[in-house]
Amino acid sequence: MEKGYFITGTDTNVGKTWATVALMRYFKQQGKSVVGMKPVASGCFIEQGMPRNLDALLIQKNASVQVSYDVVNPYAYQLPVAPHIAGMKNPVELANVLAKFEQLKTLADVVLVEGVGGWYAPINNHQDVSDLALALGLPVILVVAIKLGCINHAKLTFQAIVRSGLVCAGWIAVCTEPELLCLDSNIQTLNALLNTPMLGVLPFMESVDFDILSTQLTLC
Ligand SMILES: Nc1ncnc2c1ncn2[C@@H]1O[C@H](COP(=O)(O)OP(=O)(O)OP(=O)(O)O)[C@@H](O)[C@H]1O
Ligand SMILES: C[C@H](N)[C@H](N)CCCCCC(=O)O
Ligand SMILES: [Mg+2]
Repeated sequence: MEKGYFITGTDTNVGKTWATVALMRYFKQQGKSVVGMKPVASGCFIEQGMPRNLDALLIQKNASVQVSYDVVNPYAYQLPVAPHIAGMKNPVELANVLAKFEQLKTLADVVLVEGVGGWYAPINNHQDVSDLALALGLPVILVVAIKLGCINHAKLTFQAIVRSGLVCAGWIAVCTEPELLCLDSNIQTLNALLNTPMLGVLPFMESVDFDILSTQLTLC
């Protein structure tokens, strides 16, 4: 692995997966091989008796090489609730996640890891997403869904990332709503408040095209 990033967001449902897949396409267009991971997922359907999560499947599908599902997503919980509740019977063990991550690192130039929920979402009864990111030791990309309330959430999350001792490599604006009053001013405000580069603005897409989204991203 040359590069790896941990993708977090201001909340659940803010565009982390879409941004992660757009980043995977971006790196592929740069001639890099990419794999991804969604170590902890809650909200799964059952396929041939096994729990499967849509984020993890999308990340698996967009990898440059074939990776088995349990490496991409070692913790797949059926209930769409906080992981420490959904995973009560099989709680997340970071050592297991790290072992899978080590496997992925040998497979590609770039490894992207999507978190679950926001920065302090619990992953088990004593650890949260920040502990997961810290254990992986990756620079963090912050995804912000541009909507009313996002300035507060983005500032809080950015401060928390920095306080965790990790580098924030940049932030991505995702337009998850078809129309937002004063979109540009919101983005300008976030840019002024977040002391990290903006990596791109992903436009609202009624029907997603990850290649189009990837053209909106720039990472040094
Ligand atoms: N660029 C976009 N244009 C339109 N809708 C979008 C865009 N990005 C995200 N969305 C909408 O927001 C939803 C949530 O996006 P996404 O699944 O990437 O969020 P998430 O932060 O990964 O959520 P989770 O916490 O469940 O992992 C998508 O299903 C889609 O409906
Ligand atoms: C079900 C959802 N889409 C995510 N997989 C889980 C989000 C957990 C959020 C926990 C919390 O912070 O309250
Ligand atoms: Mg997701």
